Amino acid sequence: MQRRIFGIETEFGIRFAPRGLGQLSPEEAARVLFRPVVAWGRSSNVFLNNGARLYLDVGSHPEYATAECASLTDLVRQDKAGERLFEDLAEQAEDHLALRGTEGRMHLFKNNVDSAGHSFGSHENYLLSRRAEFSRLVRFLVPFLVSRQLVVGAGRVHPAGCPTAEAMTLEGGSYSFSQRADYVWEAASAATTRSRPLINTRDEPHADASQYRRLHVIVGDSNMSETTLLARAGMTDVVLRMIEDRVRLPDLELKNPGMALRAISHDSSGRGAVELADGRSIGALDLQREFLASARAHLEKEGSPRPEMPYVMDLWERTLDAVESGDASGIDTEIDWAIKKKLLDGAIARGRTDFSDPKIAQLDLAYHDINQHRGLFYLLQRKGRARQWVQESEIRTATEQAPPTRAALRGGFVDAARRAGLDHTVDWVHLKVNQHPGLSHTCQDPFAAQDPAVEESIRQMLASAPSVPGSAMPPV
Ligand SMILES: Nc1ncnc2c1ncn2[C@@H]1O[C@H](COP(=O)(O)OP(=O)(O)OP(=O)(O)O)[C@@H](O)[C@H]1O
Ligand SMILES: [Mg+2]
Repeated sequence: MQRRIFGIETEFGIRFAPRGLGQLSPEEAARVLFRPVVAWGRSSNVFLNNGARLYLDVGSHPEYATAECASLTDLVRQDKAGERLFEDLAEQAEDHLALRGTEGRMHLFKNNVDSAGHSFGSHENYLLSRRAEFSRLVRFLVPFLVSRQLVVGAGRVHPAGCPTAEAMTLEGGSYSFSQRADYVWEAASAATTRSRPLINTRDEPHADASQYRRLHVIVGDSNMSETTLLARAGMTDVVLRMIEDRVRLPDLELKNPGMALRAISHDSSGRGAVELADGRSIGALDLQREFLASARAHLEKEGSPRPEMPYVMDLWERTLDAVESGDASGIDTEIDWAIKKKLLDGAIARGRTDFSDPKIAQLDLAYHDINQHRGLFYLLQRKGRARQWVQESEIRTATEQAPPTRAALRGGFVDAARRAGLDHTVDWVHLKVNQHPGLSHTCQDPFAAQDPAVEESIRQMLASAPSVPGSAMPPV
């Protein structure tokens, strides 16, 4: 499929650090964070004017699911917009608590492991053609997903060393490519909690099921770096395209994907061998080189409609070269694990310490703090040590404006219904004004940014709206 819809769901870690007394559990902190959302949308599960979904499930991981994006750059904009919305909400939560006598800082972390060792996700959604045979797709995709962490992992400090039994290093601590790798156990499953798969096979296309399928990849790390996120979705897009186009790919089925994922994450050389189902073994770098070479050949032959692709392919290759040579200087402003490792290596050298030092683990966490004044990723970005792909103004625009897909219809609909004071219920496919069946619509085509019937409903609602402008977002 040449065209594709992309979406990313990010769960955030939350911690309130009071200046004095007034400790809040993560659940309590999350509830304070969502107060303006609930006041605005009368629910902790709302769709916004930019087409995205803000969501607080039971538990303590606020979630932002981007609107459907048809371009990689839109995906970066919309993903970063989610950070900015939560940053604004965190500031409001601090103000709310301070007015009630509890001063402190509301930290939101875009990472994947909390201090108790629980993992939370960053889920990627890719629209697929229903024609692609799903079991074949999974078979070819899994080895790619297992090894792509060399390029797009977010990096993680292990103060007690590598947690896998065979390679336990008790002294000095260690650093792995991925945050999520230690928590994922099998290739594909319909359950996301118990069995911990790389791919969730639940079949919910959020689109015309006779034409499309939605691939739900749940193995990835959240990315702070815009360019790493771009590479993550771009590389996966081209590999999916090859599988959909039935390109002959080498058979690299892994004997045990979960074990391979962990082994690769903890092997900075990229050379340690993992076992294939047919009895051969192969290193992670070689696995990735196979996919890179096939992708290059395919793009040379077929071309790509994506302007980002030359950069994605170049970054993919440079990152594999960096792992191979052990010299990350060519990628350490563009790839999360390398940007963060440079920061940590500097702190380790200055403090004459190592990865077992709790201060280094603290720096790891602070890298993922989404507050632009306090988070270490943003400090590095200001110093030019983390490359930007989009302008801050584009991200701000994306907090209010949907990308040109079905999300634009949803955004316009939600905005108009709110302005008109009409009770409405919305999901990825359905737009409904409660008690007004004539104003309800089903949008099965995720690419369609226009629909005369929806636009007519929006006009009608706006015509009946009082002239006071509604607020697009939970008030910021
Ligand atoms: N047809 C589609 N193809 C690909 N992605 C889609 C499609 N429709 C919606 N999406 C994206 O899928 C994501 C859905 O997020 P959501 O959190 O609602 O996931 P879910 O898996 O349906 O539900 P939950 O997280 O509640 O289990 C969003 O990022 C959205 O943009
Ligand atoms: Mg979700």
